[in-house]
Amino acid sequence: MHPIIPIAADNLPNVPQVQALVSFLQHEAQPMIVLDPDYNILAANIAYQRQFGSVDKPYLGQKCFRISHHYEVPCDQAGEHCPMRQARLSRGPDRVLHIHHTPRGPEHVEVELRPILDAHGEIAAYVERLTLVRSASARPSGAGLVGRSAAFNGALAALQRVAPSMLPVLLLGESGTGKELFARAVHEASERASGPFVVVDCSGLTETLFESELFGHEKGAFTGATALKQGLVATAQGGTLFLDEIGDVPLAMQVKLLRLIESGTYRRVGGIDTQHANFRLVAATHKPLRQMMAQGLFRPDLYYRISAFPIRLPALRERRDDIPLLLQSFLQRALPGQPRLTIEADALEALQRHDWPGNIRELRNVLERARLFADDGKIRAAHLPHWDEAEPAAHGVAARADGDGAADFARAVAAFRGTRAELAAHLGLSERTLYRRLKAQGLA
Ligand SMILES: Nc1ncnc2c1ncn2[C@@H]1O[C@H](COP(=O)(O)OP(=O)(O)OP(=O)(O)O)[C@@H](O)[C@H]1O
Repeated sequence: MHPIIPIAADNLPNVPQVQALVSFLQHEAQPMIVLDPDYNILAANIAYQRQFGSVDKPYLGQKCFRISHHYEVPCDQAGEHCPMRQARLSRGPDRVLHIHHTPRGPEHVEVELRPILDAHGEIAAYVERLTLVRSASARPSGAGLVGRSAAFNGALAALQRVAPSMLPVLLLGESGTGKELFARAVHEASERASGPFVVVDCSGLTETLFESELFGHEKGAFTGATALKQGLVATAQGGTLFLDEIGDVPLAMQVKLLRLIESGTYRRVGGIDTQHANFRLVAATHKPLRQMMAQGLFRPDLYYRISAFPIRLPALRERRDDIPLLLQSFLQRALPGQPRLTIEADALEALQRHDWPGNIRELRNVLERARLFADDGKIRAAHLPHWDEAEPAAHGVAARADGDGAADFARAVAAFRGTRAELAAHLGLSERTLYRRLKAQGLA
């Protein structure tokens, strides 16, 4: 049993609306606090005390930015979005995803702030509602999405916004950035979470195979169709259908996909009855769909249908601050009986410097490989691949001097943190050649 602590600080403003509000919020199921316009926490309800309050750290009368972020200044002065500032300007609600310090450690929290006006229309106080975000972890975690960098949080905030709706979601990102994991998180944060989550890998399927996989077939529809078969659309009934690599769907099948999405109906191969579909669509691709559209390789009508809510997943090199957290998470996932590994400083430095063209999948694989070499349980730089030799081929940076090669080169230069000599080694170029290429591209 939690003791019922008096809800309000002694200095509650003498505004009737605020007094009434505080007693109203006391038994709300969601954690809520009342703040004065100067960031002071005036009151907290029971749900807040349970989820965020710690016995040894008083929060009433304290500044919200100090309690939630351990900052000495308001969030907007610490490089973050401050919902109070926004709500003050718009005089309306503002919602933002933040990482808060909680008794359990850092956690993703959705913060919604509403201004309370007094009889003269002045802002007397703010009510802040906090919702723990369960789709991702800001601490090392044995499963699911992990991340806390600004780039990751941007994608997570978009996921949180769209998940409860029925809107189709389009996940855009390089291979290995976590598209499937994000798709699953959209499903799990939606009202369909108790329904099925069905993955359709659209790559490498011929047109006929794709159609029968998706829509199913009647008995005798073609040679070998010895029984009626339900398709994946039927399997996804009441849940989420995830079309992975949608950029690989053959043109002729794109029409059928469009019809399915627009009308919510389809026919089994060889069938005449109209079937009714009931799924939420999430699609993903690493391909440039707009460019493919311009080249006539992807139907614009299908593109506009699926791209209502695009979410761009950052490449790992755009969220390097997450590398230690991801490493800790993957190390936690050791099989029972396997020794716990640690990472030495030289290895961590090399891992943070690498460009990760294969993103998080590559990181996992590198770690699995290092595990085999780390006889004493310590991963060192020597246990990592020799990237300086292998990378130019993987990136095609050194090999190609123009076209995409130039873009790759510029990107590699922009993303690299280190000296010129290290950059040359990283790209597999001599320092002289590197300098010539930088100059040729106006980057020197
Ligand atoms: N944010 C994350 N936190 C923890 N693990 C992650 C995260 N993102 C991706 N992973 C892991 O990285 C690997 C690749 O992720 P996933 O298969 O979802 O990527 P993808 O973008 O769908 O790749 P592809 O385009 O090649 O299908 C998986 O093992 C997944 O568990």
